[in-house]
Amino acid sequence: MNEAETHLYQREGAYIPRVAAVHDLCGYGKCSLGVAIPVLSAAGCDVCPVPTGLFSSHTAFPGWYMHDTTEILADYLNAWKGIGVEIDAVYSGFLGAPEQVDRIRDLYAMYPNALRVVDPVMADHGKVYPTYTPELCSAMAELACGADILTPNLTEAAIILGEPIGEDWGGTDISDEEAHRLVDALVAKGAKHVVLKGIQREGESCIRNFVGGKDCEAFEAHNEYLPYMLHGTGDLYASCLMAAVMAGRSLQEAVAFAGDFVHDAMLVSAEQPDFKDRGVSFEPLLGKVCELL
Ligand SMILES: Nc1ncnc2c1ncn2[C@@H]1O[C@H](COP(=O)(O)OP(=O)(O)O)[C@@H](O)[C@H]1O
Ligand SMILES: Cc1ncc(COP(=O)(O)O)c(C=O)c1O
Repeated sequence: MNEAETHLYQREGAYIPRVAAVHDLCGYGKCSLGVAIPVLSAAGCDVCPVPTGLFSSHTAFPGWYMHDTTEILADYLNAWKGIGVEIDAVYSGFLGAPEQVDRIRDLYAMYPNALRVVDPVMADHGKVYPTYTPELCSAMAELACGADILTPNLTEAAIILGEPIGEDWGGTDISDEEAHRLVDALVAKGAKHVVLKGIQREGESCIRNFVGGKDCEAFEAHNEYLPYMLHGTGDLYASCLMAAVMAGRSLQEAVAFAGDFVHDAMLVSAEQPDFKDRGVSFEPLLGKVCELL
């Protein structure tokens, strides 16, 4: 083991860790729980879903239907308390309402030793997602500051830090110094480790992910940039990162694994019909996740 690498979860023998996955469920368009459940299961985790909403499809399709589950979540989690469910990690992503952040805090209180992984899904390329109100963005920003591992893209990092987005957003072409500044600023706000996603420099044909944080050697991994975008790749990235961490890999290894896996899944996706709409396809690659163990 490289001393400079950061391990946040020690996998013990045959033990199957249990992960509470707090994400939405999408009927069509692979993303969120549809990604987290298979990926983490392939990494030998027992995934316990906490659905934040039920969607007919991801929100890039016109005419999606959403059922907000906020009302049921307190009873849902209380019932877990009643039967003594044990949880080793809380992994949250897409949320439906600011009150859902309170339910995630309830989970933190119920499982104070669980690893806290926050994918602060809110926005991309300078734009906030259509279901995210300003109240939900500020609640998500607060949650982000309590994460053991925080995985923002650059727009989400700006929102959490209260820096401008929209017309004034700086884009994905950021220097190493700027990546360090953003990570340091997020750590100063309370996040322990930060994986900054999707750095793309002008004139380069690669996409970079950068990790840094508390007692963590800064590390950057890069992959070939593919000239299309798919929905669900952010969820797939965070789920693969989490899968590798829960398999006992270092954060640095996890950052590299997740970038490689998403790249390969994007190639698999491009061979499918309607590939730009269907969400990311990765099913034939799940064996690579099993190999983490
Ligand atoms: N076009 C692409 N080519 C190669 N890798 C990509 C591409 N788009 C996304 N990825 C990989 O997936 C990660 C997550 O990206 P993205 O889906 O844009 O996240 P988010 O939805 O959170 O903004 C990136 O940091 C990168 O590793
Ligand atoms: C309902 C829903 N969940 C999750 C996501 C997150 O997708 P991504 O992984 O591309 O950030 C989206 C984005 O379209 C969505 O519409």
